[in-house]
Amino acid sequence: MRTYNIAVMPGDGIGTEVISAGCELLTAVAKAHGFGFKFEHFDWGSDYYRKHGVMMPEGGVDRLRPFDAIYFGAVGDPKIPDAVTLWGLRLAICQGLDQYANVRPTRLLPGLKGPLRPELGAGIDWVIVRENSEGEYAGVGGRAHAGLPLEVGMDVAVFTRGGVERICKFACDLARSRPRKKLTIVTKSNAQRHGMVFWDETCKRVIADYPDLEIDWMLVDAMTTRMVLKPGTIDTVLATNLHADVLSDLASAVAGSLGIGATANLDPSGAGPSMFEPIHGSAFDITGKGIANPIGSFWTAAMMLDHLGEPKAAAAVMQAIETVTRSGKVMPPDLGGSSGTKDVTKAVLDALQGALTPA
Ligand SMILES: NC(=O)c1ccc[n+]([C@@H]2O[C@H](COP(=O)([O-])OP(=O)(O)OC[C@H]3O[C@@H](n4cnc5c(N)ncnc54)[C@H](O)[C@@H]3O)[C@@H](O)[C@H]2O)c1
Ligand SMILES: O=C(O)C[C@@H](O)C(=O)O
Ligand SMILES: [K+]
Ligand SMILES: [Mn+2]
Repeated sequence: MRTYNIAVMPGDGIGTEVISAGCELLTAVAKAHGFGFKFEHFDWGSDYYRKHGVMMPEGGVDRLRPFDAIYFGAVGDPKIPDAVTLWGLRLAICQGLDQYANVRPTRLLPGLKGPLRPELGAGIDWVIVRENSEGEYAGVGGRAHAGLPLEVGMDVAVFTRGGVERICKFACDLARSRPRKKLTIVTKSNAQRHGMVFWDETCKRVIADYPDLEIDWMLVDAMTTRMVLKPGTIDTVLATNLHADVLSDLASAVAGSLGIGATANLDPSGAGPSMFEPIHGSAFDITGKGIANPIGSFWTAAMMLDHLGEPKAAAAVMQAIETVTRSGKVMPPDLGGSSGTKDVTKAVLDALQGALTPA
């Protein structure tokens, strides 16, 4: 039997709640489609940090290399600085494994209304490509004059020719694979006259090889308004690490909730494993209440199945999610209902079984 080795890392807060739901779903769909998963559980995260003083052990990234994929929850703890937790785990893994392409699809799922007027909401069918290895997240910078009135803090955004070229090629190929063959490149080169101008110049060279694509450019501030006011004019979007981080939370919100957004952190070279996670964080405000929406982690599971070469299983998961959202009977609080994580999970599992039963 085909068996995939998955590193499961729930992390912190609601990460643990939605990833255990996601593993249940993955187990069920694999069984139905004649393959298997071998899950190895990693307890790295903020509790690990409290015990060991680090978010993951030394050599942690290398321990992840042999896996077929990583299924990740979220990281972040109210008692530990966010920069320690994020850099100690998520960024250490994404950057350490050179998962340079972060892919974030957004669509208005059937039955969901979202905050936009129906004729606008219906136009949401986007994929945001986030540069995931450098830019504003390069980690270059520092502090000086500690504690003095002169104190300074700096983060330097780093754009390399190789880094921009590879993500732009990736976004162009993705746009080409979608029916509308449309790409929007987001920038801020009016204000950031070095790195962002270089981003534009480098992207311009890459897109010359894609004459079949319809390409436009947007300044990031104006992009937020286009997402809200003219969502149907957008298809594939390329943006820097930070710009895409912000735009993708907005994308999830206009599609209904941060609880449904899915992410793939891909190493397109295939040299190492890719990592799949819902886009949301550890959500301190709802941790432990049993109400976290697991749909983002299910959609993420579908992305992982596609990546592993199991498109039928991936489609079955999406179909099950859509059966549940379409019926609207079992909805979590962030989507206007009152069902908990377990109820939503059960509803999706039931829909999965139903979808598998021959008519
Ligand atoms: N990739 C990651 O691991 C990741 C992503 C984002 C934030 N974070 C971290 O998470 C912590 C909290 O950050 P934040 O509050 O800005 O973002 P968040 O995504 O954790 O939460 C923002 C809001 O969305 C709600 N929400 C998020 N996911 C939900 C779900 N599945 N179901 C229902 N509601 C949901 C939360 O309750 C909260 O009100 C911070 O430490 C931050 O650094 C980590
Ligand atoms: O910016 C980050 O990487 C953390 C989080 O906001 C995310 O989107 O994964
Ligand atoms: K996450
Ligand atoms: Mn984010």
